[in-house]
Amino acid sequence: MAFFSHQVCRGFSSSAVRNVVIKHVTIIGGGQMGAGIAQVAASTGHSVTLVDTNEDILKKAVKGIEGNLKRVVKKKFADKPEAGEEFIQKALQNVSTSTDAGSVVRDSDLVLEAIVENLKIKQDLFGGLDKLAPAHTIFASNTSSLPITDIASSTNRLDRFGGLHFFNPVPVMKLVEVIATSATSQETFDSLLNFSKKLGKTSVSCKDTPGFIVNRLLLPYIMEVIRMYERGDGSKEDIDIAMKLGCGYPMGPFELADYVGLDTVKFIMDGWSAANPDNPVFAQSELLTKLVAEGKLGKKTGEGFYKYK
Ligand SMILES: C[C@H](O)CC(=O)SCCNC(=O)CCNC(=O)[C@H](O)C(C)(C)COP(=O)(O)OP(=O)(O)OC[C@H]1O[C@@H](n2cnc3c(N)ncnc32)[C@H](O)[C@@H]1OP(=O)(O)O
Ligand SMILES: NC(=O)c1ccc[n+]([C@@H]2O[C@H](COP(=O)([O-])OP(=O)(O)OC[C@H]3O[C@@H](n4cnc5c(N)ncnc54)[C@H](O)[C@@H]3O)[C@@H](O)[C@H]2O)c1
Repeated sequence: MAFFSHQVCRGFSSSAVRNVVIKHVTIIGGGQMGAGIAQVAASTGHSVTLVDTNEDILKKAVKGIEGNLKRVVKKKFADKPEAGEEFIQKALQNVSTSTDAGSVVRDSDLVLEAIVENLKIKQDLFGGLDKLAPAHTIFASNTSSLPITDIASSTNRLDRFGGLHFFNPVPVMKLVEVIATSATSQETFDSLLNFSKKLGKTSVSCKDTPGFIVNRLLLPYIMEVIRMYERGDGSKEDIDIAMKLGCGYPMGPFELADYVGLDTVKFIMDGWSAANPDNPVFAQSELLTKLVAEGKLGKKTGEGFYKYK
């Protein structure tokens, strides 16, 4: 249960809202990230509603969650298949789906957005939901690169708005970046930290700076690698092998870019290069632009730098 019941909370001013214990979560966007976050939240006892634009995407997301739960169980319950099956069923029972975010946020302690990396679309979403969600509900974005302050500006709950940046694949990656803007209340920040902890993640606290910690370092690396390949300084296969064996990274940079999604990589870099046109670190890549224009978005579409079919 939330710290305050929804009915009580609705009539309260924001200043009366204290630490919200997050139990009911609405996750908007059932793609790679939203489905992964839903899986982890549901397996740690939260009730989750996953929202996307159509039923087919939601069906695919739930099927993916079921498949990935089986991978978790194989390891976690290796000698106890019955307990493993129970774990899967319990987690799945905690997940429901909807194509109507407006109707489901009324029961949410947290609305976490993982939709396309586009400021206007995220602002429109949160601006609309702000009028429908109870006063105590915390809003958070999983954005990779957009200022949380700008996304939150479409709402009237600046004190109850923060960033929760997960990493792909969510069930495996142990980190969550928790982002507070200058307006995020301490209570909201603490609730987001506690939620991350309940999911079994390690959190780091981030300022609302572009790319927070990880992506501000990771994206320039990926872009420099693409430029290196464009210059003909190495094949993508050799560059990937070099970074895996030379640095001990689990994936080479081209494999990783395909895994993240080339559209997401491009959305991030488009925003940063527009804001910093003179900074060569954020310069555009012709090859990346071409692949995205061709719909070669990486693993999720079957082809990016590499082919996956
Ligand atoms: C851009 C954004 O804003 C920020 C980002 O997210 S940046 C991206 C960050 N992510 C990374 O850097 C990922 C780097 N890659 C990796 O860590 C690894 O390659 C990987 C975990 C993805 C896959 O590992 P790999 O050993 O190649 O494959 P695989 O054997 O299939 O998986 C390893 C384990 O993870 C499990 N696993 C992988 N994906 C999973 C999923 N989606 N759900 C549950 N379990 C999963 C597997 O079952 C396996 O478990 P086991 O060790 O018990 O057998
Ligand atoms: N891919 C990554 O490695 C990664 C890691 C961390 C954060 N992120 C961020 O997470 C967000 C989602 O990334 P992803 O990789 O899951 O993308 P994705 O393309 O796999 O999924 C996005 C989903 O959002 C849905 N969607 C779009 N607009 C919507 C709307 N208005 N209402 C409901 N659903 C909507 C789409 O139908 C799609 O299913 C982005 O902001 C991205 O920057 C991505």
